[in-house]
Formats: sequence, structure tokens, C-alpha cells
Amino acid sequence: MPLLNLGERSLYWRTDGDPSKTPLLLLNSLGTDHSMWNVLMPELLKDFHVLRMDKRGHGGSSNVTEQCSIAELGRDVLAVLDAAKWPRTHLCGVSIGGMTGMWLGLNAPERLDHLVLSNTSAKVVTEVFADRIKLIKDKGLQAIVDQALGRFFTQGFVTEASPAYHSIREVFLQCDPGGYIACCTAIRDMDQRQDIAGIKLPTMVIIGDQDQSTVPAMGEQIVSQIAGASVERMPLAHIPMIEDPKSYVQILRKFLLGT
Ligand SMILES: O=C(O)CC1=CCC(=O)O1
Repeated sequence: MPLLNLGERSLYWRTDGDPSKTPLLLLNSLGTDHSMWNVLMPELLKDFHVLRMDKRGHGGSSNVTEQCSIAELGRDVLAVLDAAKWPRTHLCGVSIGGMTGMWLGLNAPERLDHLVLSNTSAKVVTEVFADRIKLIKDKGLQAIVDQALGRFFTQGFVTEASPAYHSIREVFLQCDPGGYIACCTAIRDMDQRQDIAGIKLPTMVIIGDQDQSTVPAMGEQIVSQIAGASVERMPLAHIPMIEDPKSYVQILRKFLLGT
């Protein structure tokens, strides 16, 4: 299990699949780790060589501060790309992974081919994340887990509580609260609404019609700002790939490979 040592902290990353296939970097959402993608991997590995990593304080990556920025998360990704010796890759980022993807699309376009911005936003409602940080500091991640998972999935999936649901819940509760808070500060303080007009990469935005975290209007704003960006809509919530992995992989394949 490769760990990139950055002195006081380390970042977990892994590659899967055949290195001769098309490279694809997957960046996951807040409160999830690389295992979020497990359910898609058998299909993805038919076409892609996949790189996954855990952001600060999530999964196997440690954290040292309760504050960070999207730029710092972006530089973590570049450090992992260097460690993996991946000069260039397609990127699919979900939520905070998509926010980091937008930063990379602007600041390191030479490392990217196509950009997939899934269930994400260039700007969030600041108070939502300020309040969430306060609640976690007072009461811990347990105080927000049910609400968070209620936003991740449609009501039917929550009620059904499948093994995938339980696994996401377990990973959420194992996050380092300080790391989760640090990522919340990055989201709270971000405003990329104007900057993203500078993204020149082929870009696709995925919108969940039932997404209550990064609501459809936020995805539509990204589409309107990036010249030539295409859009795919799924009738699902914030992390739609867990509920319908087959459709999600089809959407990726069509955009990234044209098949
Ligand atoms: O609201 C949530 O918890 C979901 C979320 C917002 C940004 C992100 O990455 O996940």
C-alpha cells in the first residue's frame, strides 16, 4: 500500500489494473475514501488503469491542521501523480474531488486530458459549512453522519441500507474529525465561479437531480462557465455512482473513450 510521506503527514494512494490502459484518476467526496469506488472497479478496469487516493484525514491519509484550501488539496494530488509517475491522466472528481479537479484544470492543465466534474460546485453556501464545522467541534462526526448520508443517497437506498450503505457509513465515522473539518474549511472558503471560465480542457459535468448537497443549479453554473462543457444528468443524489454504478461507468466511458 503506497504511502507518500510528506514529513508530518502522509497520503495513501493506489493504482489498479493494466498500466497499458487509459489512465484515470478518481477523487472522492467529503467523508469518503478511495473505497467509495470499489463497486465500479470491475467495470472500470476493463478500460482504465485507475489511480485512487485519500485526501487529508480520510481513509489511510493523515492530517495535521484543521484548516486547508482547495489549492493545497490540488497540490496533494500533484504530489501523488508525481509519486505514481503519472505525467498525464483523465480525472473524475466527485464533490470536493470535483472542486479540486477544477483547481487542477486551471493550475495544472498539462497533467490532465479530460475533466469530469461530478456532483460538485464552484461555490457553496458558506454558512452551511461554517455551521457544520461548529457542530463537529462540539459533538463529533457522529452528530452529522445520518444527515450526511441522507444527502449522499436517495431515500429508498437509505431505507434499504445495503452493504454499500453500511460501508460508506463506517468509512465516514472513521475519518479524522480534524481532517474532515480541514476539508470543510477548504470548501467553505472556495469561490471558483469566475476562474473556471479559464478551463480549456474537454469537460463533462455530472448532475444528480436529487442532489441536496451540490444542487443541480450549482452544476449548471459550472456548465455555463466552461466553454464546450457537456452535461449528464442522473436521477439520483450526491454520490450517484454507488446507487447506479453501471450507468455511471457508461457515462464515463462515453465521454472519456467515445465508446
Ligand atoms: O454535504 C455533504 O456532506 C456532501 C459534500 C459536500 C462537499 C462534498 O465533497 O461532499
